[in-house]
Amino acid sequence: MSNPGIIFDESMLICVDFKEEDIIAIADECDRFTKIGFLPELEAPYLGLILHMMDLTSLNSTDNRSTTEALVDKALTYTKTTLLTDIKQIKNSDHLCSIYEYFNTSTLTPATICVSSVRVIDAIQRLRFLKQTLDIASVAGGFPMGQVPLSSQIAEVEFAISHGASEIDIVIDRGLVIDGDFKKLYNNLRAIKSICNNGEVLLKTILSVSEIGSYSLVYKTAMTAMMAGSDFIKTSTGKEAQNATLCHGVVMCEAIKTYCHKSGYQVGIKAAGGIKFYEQAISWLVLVKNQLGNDWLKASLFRIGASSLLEDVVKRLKVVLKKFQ
Ligand SMILES: O=C[C@H](O)COP(=O)(O)O
Repeated sequence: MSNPGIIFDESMLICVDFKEEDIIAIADECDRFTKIGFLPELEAPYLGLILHMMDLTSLNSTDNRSTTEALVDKALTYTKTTLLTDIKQIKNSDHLCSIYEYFNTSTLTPATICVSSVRVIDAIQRLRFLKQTLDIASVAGGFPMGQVPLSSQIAEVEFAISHGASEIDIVIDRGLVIDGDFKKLYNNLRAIKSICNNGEVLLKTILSVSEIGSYSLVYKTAMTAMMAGSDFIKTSTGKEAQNATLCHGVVMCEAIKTYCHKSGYQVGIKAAGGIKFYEQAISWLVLVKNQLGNDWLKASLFRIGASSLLEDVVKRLKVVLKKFQ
């Protein structure tokens, strides 16, 4: 269900004084779990979930029609062609059932492909040509800096939706956060939410956490984005000098929990930027599971945005699935 947002309430920005050592302890615990390793019965579905929750991304200045077509083709076929043989070789029928639950043909594609607004049409045309469907997410709002007028942000979001994007990953003007102008940030995001087809188009707001600075500013930005109606809060553009850490994730989860408690709406979390290895993805999954609960372990509430993670997850899955053969 889409988050409709609530009226701006400054008191919702008040947050606890986040203690670095507490946050690090929570994040370290997630990493520790991942390092210890999981039984294959658990690791296989976790990796399957990661595939299913992935926004397979290409956001390069050199992207063009053919690279976008290749991205669509990869999303539709890479996992299937690489893994189906391994799945079919599983001998134990109990395992086969549980594995198929996670690896049926519909979950062998990522949640979306994520591209720039001008590339959405290329992806849609390729899907039409192939007679296939796949959700398309578009970054927008002057990605990655967000230093454009609101009218330009709105025009770009309308452009992406009119070409077929069903999800918008919007960047924010980080200057507003640094200036403490959360009301203006709220109004800007509210204006963008209002053109998301009554919640039919998912709004994912990119916080760029490493540029914002303190944990309390991350919390306030997350809360503002959710009050304005964001369906997801997303860590990073992938273009910042530093990517998001699990510690930033802890603070975002805190904000999501509080918003859910006060408003009754569940908002999703998207980790993105520099996630290239399956261990990193599993650590984020464990964080979300521990902090928000199993409810969040689905594509409607958890995403990992990554340009170079798919191969590593599939490679690891081939190793894990062998244990069932
Ligand atoms: O939204 C997704 C990010 O831009 C992906 O970043 P990445 O290229 O570091 O995986």
